[in-house]
Amino acid sequence: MSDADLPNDGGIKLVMAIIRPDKLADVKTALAEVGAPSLTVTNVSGRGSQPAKKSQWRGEEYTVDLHQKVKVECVVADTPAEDVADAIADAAHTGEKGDGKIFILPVENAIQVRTGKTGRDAV
Ligand SMILES: Nc1ncnc2c1ncn2[C@@H]1O[C@H](COP(=O)(O)OP(=O)(O)OP(=O)(O)O)[C@@H](O)[C@H]1O
Repeated sequence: MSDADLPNDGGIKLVMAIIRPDKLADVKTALAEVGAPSLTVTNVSGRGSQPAKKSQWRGEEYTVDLHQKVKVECVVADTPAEDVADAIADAAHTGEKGDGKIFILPVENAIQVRTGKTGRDAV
């Protein structure tokens, strides 16, 4: 079988999604359903086109232009990265500004610490 016949053309991909924190549970469920249950989650703050929020503290107005988001990182080999991204996009969608973004990146290599396996077998 040539690499072109394998998922992700035989490569390893990182699907990195910035989503609303209250969508994390739905995204985790969707990832398990698509066959990519392994993930890393980080609390982050960021800025896209979602408007800044104006707040007040002791009578002074201030602007919060960084919004609380959750970063979900999923490295996949046997599951197509496009399927993973579609699953996240469906689960994280509200239609309002600030729903987030998904990036797909190539991964050079992977190493499973316990077994020493490398490459696709380590994912
Ligand atoms: N180009 C980018 N580079 C890095 N992070 C980004 C980028 N665009 C968006 N983000 C991250 O995604 C979060 C959500 O972005 P947001 O949904 O506002 O993006 P958008 O593309 O402007 O979409 P929308 O119009 O739905 O608001 C941001 O708070 C930021 O953390």
